[in-house]
Formats: sequence, C-alpha cells, structure tokens
Amino acid sequence: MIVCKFGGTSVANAEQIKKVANIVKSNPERKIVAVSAPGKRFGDDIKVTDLLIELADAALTNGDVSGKLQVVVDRFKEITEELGIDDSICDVIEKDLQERVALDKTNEFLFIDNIKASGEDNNAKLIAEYFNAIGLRAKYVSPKDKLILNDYPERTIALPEAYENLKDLGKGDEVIVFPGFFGYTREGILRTFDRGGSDITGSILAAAVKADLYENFTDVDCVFSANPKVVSNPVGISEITYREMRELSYSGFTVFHDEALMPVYKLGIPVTVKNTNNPSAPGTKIVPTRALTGRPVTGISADSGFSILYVSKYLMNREIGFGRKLLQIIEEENISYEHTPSGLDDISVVIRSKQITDEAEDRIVKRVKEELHADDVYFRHGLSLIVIVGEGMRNNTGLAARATSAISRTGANIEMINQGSSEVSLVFGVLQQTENQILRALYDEFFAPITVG
Ligand SMILES: Nc1ncnc2c1ncn2[C@@H]1O[C@H](COP(=O)(O)OP(=O)(O)O)[C@@H](O)[C@H]1O
Ligand SMILES: N[C@@H](CC(=O)OP(=O)(O)O)C(=O)O
Repeated sequence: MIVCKFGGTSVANAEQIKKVANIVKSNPERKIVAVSAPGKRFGDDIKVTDLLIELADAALTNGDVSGKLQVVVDRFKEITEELGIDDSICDVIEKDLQERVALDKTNEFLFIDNIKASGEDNNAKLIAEYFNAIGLRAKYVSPKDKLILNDYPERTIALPEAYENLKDLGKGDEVIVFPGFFGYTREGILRTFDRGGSDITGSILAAAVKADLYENFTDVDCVFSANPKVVSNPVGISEITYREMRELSYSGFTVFHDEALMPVYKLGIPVTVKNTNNPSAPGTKIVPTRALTGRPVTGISADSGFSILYVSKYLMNREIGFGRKLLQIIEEENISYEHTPSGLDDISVVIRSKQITDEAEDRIVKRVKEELHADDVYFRHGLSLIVIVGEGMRNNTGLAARATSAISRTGANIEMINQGSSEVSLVFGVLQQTENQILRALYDEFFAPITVG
C-alpha cells in the first residue's frame, strides 16, 4: 500500500486537484491520501492557512470576522465551481467556519489551532466528494478518536495509540482522504502540528498501516542540493538518507518537514518526494542507507532566525557541572537549544530566536552572571545557520577547510562553527544578511562543475 501526501500547492485550485485525482487513479496501491489546505496558486498568493490565521486573529481582537470568513469560503467556492461538484459542500464549509469562530476563546492558542485546522479538514471533505464525483470511490476520514495527540502545551506529537487506531485504514475498497496537520487529544481537544505539519500526518499514516512507500507530492521535481529560490539550477538529489534529510530539513529544506521523518524512519519505510505537476519524474528517494557516490556533500541548507548566547569564564573546563547548570537555566525558561559548541573557557548556546522574549533574555543573562559567576555573558541575534550535509563527509579530510575558505572569500565573518558528532554535518553560524551570499559560495565550492581551462 502507498500513502500519499499532497501539499498545499498540489491542492491549491481545481486544476491541481484534478492532477491529484489522476495520480491517485493511476496506481491502485495509492489507498490513503493525506491533504493540506489549499496553498499558493501563484507567487504572492496567500495560503488558506494564513487566511485562517488572520480570521482567528480577527475573532480574538473583534476585527473584521465576516469579511475574512468570506474570503476563505470564496476560495473553496471557486474550487467547487471549477471542479463542477455540488456546491452544497460550500454551505457545509461556511457553517463549519461559523461554528469554529464561535468556539470558546479562553485558550487563544487552541482556538487558533481549531480555525487553522479547518483548511485541511474542509479540503479533505471537498476532495473526497470530487473523487466520488469522477468515479474514484473515496471516503473522508476524520482524525477524531484516531490520530490521538498529547496534551497542550507540550509540543504536539502523536501518542502510540494513534498508530494502533489507524492501522486498518485503507483496507476497504475506497481511497481514504485524510486531512493533514491536526489531530485530537484523548479528551477530544483539537491541536495542530507546526506549520508544514501535513507531512507529519502522512508519515504517521504510513507508519500506522506499515505502508510500502510514503509519497510526498509537492511542486518541485525533487529535493535539490540547495534551495532553488537562492541557488539557480541546483543539482537534484536522487537518493538521500533519513539522517541527511533530517539535518537538511531542520535547517531550511522546507520541502519536507523534519519531524515527518521519525514515524517512517522507525519502520524503515521509504519516502519519495515527487512533483504533482510532473509525476513521471522519479523524484527523491529518502532511504535508511545509500551507496556513497563520489561527492562528499549531499546538500547545503540555510535558515535564519537564530540567536547565540555566549558565556565565558576562566577555567570553565575545571568546573564540574557548569554546562548542566547553564542548560538548566535555559530549560527553566522553557527554551530548547540547537547546538552548544564550546572551548576551554567558553560555551555558546544556539537558540531559535522566536523562543526568546526580551524579559527571558534579561533573566538568563542575570542568572548566568549571578549564579554561575561568568566573566562575560551576552546574546547575539540576527543569525543564520548554514549546514553542509553528507554521509560522505565522514571519510573526507579537508572539507571544513574548503568550506571556511569559500566563506572567507565572500568577506563574511563566521560567528560559530559546529561539527555534529555523527560527522554528517558541518554547521556555520553567520550574520543573517550574509546568508544567501555564503550559501551560493558554498554551493559553487562543492557542486559547481569542474572546468578545465
Ligand atoms: N532543497 C530544496 N529542494 C526542493 N525544494 C526546496 C528546497 N528548499 C526549499 N524548497 C522549497 O520547498 C517548496 C516545496 O515545499 P512547500 O512549499 O512546503 O510545498 P507544499 O505546498 O507541497 O507543501 C519548493 O517549492 C521550494 O521552493
Ligand atoms: N496548511 C498547513 C500545513 C501544511 O503542511 O501545509 P503545506 O503542505 O502547504 O506546507 C500550513 O500551511 O502550515
């Protein structure tokens, strides 16, 4: 059995949904289809999820609820009309949105989740209806009582019972259309995953039914070795390991959500990233292991929005428990960290900036000074991480030197370097404004064709 996930761009309008139906029809193994909310139809279009967030904000601040609600309904109306299906589904969608907007707003976070999830939920209903209208027997299945999640405010994850509840999905005659991005707690409270989280739903479904393959359909022919929006015509990747993909997707390869790897990884289910607009292209296969080719680097990713906490103290290396106490202060602010490169007398903690408020920053600096008696403590913001990833890097000496000289040729400064102990990644912290320039320089260093001249 194959589980497929169709991203927002693949279900953005009627034309795209018709392509989805053709893809599903062309292989009877495609029994489970996870769908996102309608995404961007063109460059500066707005995703339905973003329209829904605006609607939720308006509902919380007594803004223009009816106008914003209508914009969402109109998106679905347009799709319904162009697909030529019964437009009564639009009344269902409108009523559903009105009910959600009227929900309890005591917990704003959960209220917003409820509104956001309607994009996927209503799109799944609409797509199931379209499949049936064209003779592809299909059934919408709600995540309610099936995709069980942990409780708010923990970071959203599926509980083990979700896999048990979903294990028989797809065993009947119909194609299952399942909304991505959300599930429910044991008490029936709706929660969403992080943005881009329909990839996670697809992976959970693939693991639950022990699928032979998880196909992730998007709008590019494959995963490229660098973001195609920054590097022109990057090399495509035909095969990549889970570990490489995890490193790259956490740090900028938005094409596949990093949390979506875990459920399939545990069972060794292969994943392919394919293009809805060009389904015959082979795509990228994500696999447990792969033969190492000549090229040591598989991909280079870049992501902005990082901060670094620098701490220095003379003889830090002799002080038992210094690192633990420092990380505990960060933990007590409910902040997670990405990397902790260190020297003899200094340590840096790399954190996603969106987690740090001004107040938390002041408290951390004060506590590190007073409780750990550090000589120097400060935060730097506005940083990007550039991550060079490749299974082949382990056996390749001189790679770090090549990377640092390529960066230095751009004139940019390196704020932090970290090599993961798995040795499949090399991380550079740089100033945000130098990110694209460095990414292109590193791409040229490791991927540009060698010209003899
Ligand atoms: N290394 C990469 N390879 C392919 N696509 C990438 C890469 N890095 C970023 N992207 C972007 O990811 C986009 C696809 O992801 P996303 O927008 O989430 O699609 P979907 O709507 O299918 O979920 C591509 O259009 C591309 O711009
Ligand atoms: N619609 C949600 C979930 C998702 O996965 O969307 P997409 O497939 O468009 O990345 C979002 O925008 O975050």
